[in-house]
Amino acid sequence: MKKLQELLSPLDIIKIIGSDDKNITALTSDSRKVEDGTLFVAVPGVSVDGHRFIPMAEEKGAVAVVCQELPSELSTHVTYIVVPSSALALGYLASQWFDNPSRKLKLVGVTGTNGKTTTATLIYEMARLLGHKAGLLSTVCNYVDEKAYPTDHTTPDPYTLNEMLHLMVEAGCEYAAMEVSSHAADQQRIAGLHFVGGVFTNLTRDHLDYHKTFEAYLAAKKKFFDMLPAEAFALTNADDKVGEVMLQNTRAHRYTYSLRSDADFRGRIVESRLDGTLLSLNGNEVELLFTGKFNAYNLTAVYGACVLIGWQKEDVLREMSRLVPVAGRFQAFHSPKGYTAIVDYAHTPDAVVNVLNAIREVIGKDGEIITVVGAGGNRDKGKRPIMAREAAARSERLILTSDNPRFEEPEDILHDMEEGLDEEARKRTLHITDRRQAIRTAATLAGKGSVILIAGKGHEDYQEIKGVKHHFDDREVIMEIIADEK
Ligand SMILES: CC(=O)N[C@H]1[C@@H](OP(=O)(O)OP(=O)(O)OC[C@H]2O[C@@H](n3ccc(=O)[nH]c3=O)[C@H](O)[C@@H]2O)O[C@H](CO)[C@@H](O)[C@@H]1O[C@H](C)C(=O)N[C@@H](C)C(=O)N[C@H](CCC(=O)O)C(=O)O
Ligand SMILES: Nc1ncnc2c1ncn2[C@@H]1O[C@H](COP(=O)(O)OP(=O)(O)OP(=O)(O)O)[C@@H](O)[C@H]1O
Ligand SMILES: N[C@H](CCC[C@H](N)C(=O)O)C(=O)O
Ligand SMILES: [Mg+2]
Repeated sequence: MKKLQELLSPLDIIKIIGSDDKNITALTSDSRKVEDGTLFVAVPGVSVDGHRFIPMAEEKGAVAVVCQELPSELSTHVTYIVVPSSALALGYLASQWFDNPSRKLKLVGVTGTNGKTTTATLIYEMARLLGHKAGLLSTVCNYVDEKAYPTDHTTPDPYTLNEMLHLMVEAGCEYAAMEVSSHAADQQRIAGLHFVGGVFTNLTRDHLDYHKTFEAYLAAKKKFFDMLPAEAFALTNADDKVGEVMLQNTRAHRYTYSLRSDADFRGRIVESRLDGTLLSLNGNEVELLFTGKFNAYNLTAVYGACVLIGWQKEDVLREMSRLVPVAGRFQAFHSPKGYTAIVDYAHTPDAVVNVLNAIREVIGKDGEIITVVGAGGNRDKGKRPIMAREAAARSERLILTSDNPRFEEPEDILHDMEEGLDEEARKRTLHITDRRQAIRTAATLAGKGSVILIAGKGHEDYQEIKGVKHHFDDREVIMEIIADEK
């Protein structure tokens, strides 16, 4: 239970109607969860406007309502708090509700199109390797110290987010790493959080279904750096076109990392293999269990973030070799037939390019790459033909297949992808909607030394079809196929 007055203290308030001397027993922005004594926050959403549900919330026992516009009928039992932005207010309220857990942790946020999960997870892992208790909020899984909590968002809603941070504080965690998605920044899910640092990975095309333009997408990501406090660090990728723009207006201390030029944290690939990389970090050579230039970027960012957090350079460098890849990110499986299958979460054109370049660098121009890839339904359609074109340009053979079709017809998605292929590429392309069958076919075609890339679903253990998640796991499928070959 909390006093309404106390909850409202950090808010920018236009006006209050009614008493703020009340006890509040629950906080929610979902009218369906309202019970007696609740503070209901009416948030204009993407599909509906939460203001519509104010009457329902009142009927169910809400004693206070935070809104941008007053409802036409006011109840005398309810206190109305009018604010400029309910979404922003919800962030601050959720922080207050859980006693500002982000201020009791050293919280680092990671944003960018690709590499967020990898970077955030490795910062969390590094904290643990160095003997600290830590938490993680990521696309794959949330962790409070070593306890796993399932997640279905990259960045949860403000209530869940602060609840998780609160659990971390309760468990004695000192550090936390989290992904900041562009949706989350745009919808103010991170409002009110206190970060000790922010990391930018890169910006390429994704989520234009939601943000509409690349500029709006960039603005959403930049918002995160704009909110960092002056004592925080902001670490950006100097090699990315917009790396500098991200930090343009931040108050935080600015740092850079790069694989190409002089930077605060300078990475250089010394040797690249399918099972690892020898990376030089500010002149110190480190053996890594990660493959590809894109991972050299991630690990350079991780190194920078860890040093900026305040850990000793020598300790960080020593432990980097013990970091292991994140589930479904460049995960390799070796067949007795002599081919290697790589399951990777590449689901954007840029990620597809990077992963295929990483494989090509290692196996050389004469090696054979067979790529199995699809694209998600009800998501950015514009990326589909580009993903197919880039995959075809970097693979000897391409098998287009279904990803998570959601509410679209898989055939339509594959058709959109095929639009990106010219005649020559089409000749090397198969179209097998059934994902299991597509992977099987790739395994049949593969010979000694071939590499099969199974892209797009990584750690996902389901295929989402018309609102139902059916069990499906690329890693399980390839392991079964390989077991049959023995
Ligand atoms: C498009 C989008 O991002 N939607 C998110 C958004 O929901 P919304 O704005 O659509 O909510 P809404 O349904 O319009 O409802 C508006 C308000 O009315 C309330 N409501 C609604 C119905 C009702 O009966 N009563 C009621 O009070 C809702 O609780 C809400 O407060 O706010 C919700 C709460 O934070 C999110 O759960 C929801 O995520 C949806 C499920 C989603 O799929 N989001 C994806 C696209 C997403 O966020 N992805 C990113 C990562 C992407 C990536 O980089 O890979 C992520 O961070 O996970
Ligand atoms: N630094 C990087 N640059 C480009 N591509 C990358 C980078 N790191 C990872 N990738 C590719 O992107 C895929 C997703 O990586 P990761 O899960 O770390 O990113 P993410 O930003 O968390 O993605 P999401 O937004 O879906 O949560 C990987 O499987 C790999 O193919
Ligand atoms: N978090 C991302 C992941 C997409 C992964 C891909 N498998 C798909 O379903 O499109 C999204 O929701 O856009
Ligand atoms: Mg992620």
